[in-house]
Amino acid sequence: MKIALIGHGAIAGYVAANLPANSRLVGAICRPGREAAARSALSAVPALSVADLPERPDLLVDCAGHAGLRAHGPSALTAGIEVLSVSVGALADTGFCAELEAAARAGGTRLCLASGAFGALDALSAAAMGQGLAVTYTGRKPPQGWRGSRAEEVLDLEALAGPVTHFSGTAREAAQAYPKNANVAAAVALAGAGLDATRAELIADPGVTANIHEIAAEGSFGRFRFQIEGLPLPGNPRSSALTALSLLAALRQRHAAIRI
Ligand SMILES: NC(=O)C1=CN([C@@H]2O[C@H](COP(=O)(O)OP(=O)(O)OC[C@H]3O[C@@H](n4cnc5c(N)ncnc54)[C@H](O)[C@@H]3O)[C@@H](O)[C@H]2O)C=CC1
Ligand SMILES: O=C([O-])CC(=O)C(=O)O
Repeated sequence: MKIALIGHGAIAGYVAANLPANSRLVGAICRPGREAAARSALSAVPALSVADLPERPDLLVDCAGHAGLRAHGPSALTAGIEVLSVSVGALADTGFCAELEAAARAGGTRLCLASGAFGALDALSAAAMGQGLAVTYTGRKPPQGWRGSRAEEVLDLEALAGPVTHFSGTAREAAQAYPKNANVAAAVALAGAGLDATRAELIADPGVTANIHEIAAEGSFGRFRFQIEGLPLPGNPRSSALTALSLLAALRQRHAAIRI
């Protein structure tokens, strides 16, 4: 399987270093001027677009975040190249979501969304087939996990004495306001009750060292709670290691004769 990546950061680095044996990296799409950085981070041929890749990939894996999916997702899909993405929150923009869907249909392929830093999405999808599903998502990270996010505009991350909720609203609002931190909120919402009906709370907590994601779901199926304490990737305290592992799991599943 020929794989190309978008991005050369913490998630891309982990994926590139741990590709399954049946896969080969054909290139990595980066921003203009970042070619040398991409080459040295991934030992991959850098490219500025899907068309610029040295070989046509079977799968384009977006590890770059919302901007990367925006820039390269539609062209890959239109060209019939399947895309696997961690940038789930980008679909909170209804216009962009429609563009991706139209591109996938035009190319006869699909966009797959990684389960990312969270899980239990299968149970949420099943629960959504019943009635009255209500879901609340809470994302809790140590202060350094919120650096570079809108949290910095409302609180002094260095001076927190205890946990502070810096966002409360819908999953759609969270995904759009926190593109680097609330992809899990979007994934939970897309799998379950929807982007506008899923409640999201984001908390900076100096008392934790892990990225803690939790949902409480209730409906005609019954109820469940699910929590993950995810350790961050060494290269980026914002991103949980499970995100990179979820991409590797999706690669393995892609050719499995029996899928779970
Ligand atoms: N679905 C999920 O559960 C999760 C999703 N994420 C998403 O993954 C993104 C990447 O995470 P990390 O690897 O930790 O971040 P990072 O900051 O280490 O790496 C991001 C990489 O993407 C590149 N990039 C940015 N814009 C680009 C563009 N337009 N074209 C090509 N490359 C571009 C950067 O140069 C950098 O190499 C996050 O910003 C977040 O949106 C992160 C964690 C969990
Ligand atoms: O990696 C994490 O823990 C979650 C995250 O950043 C996101 O949801 O975008």
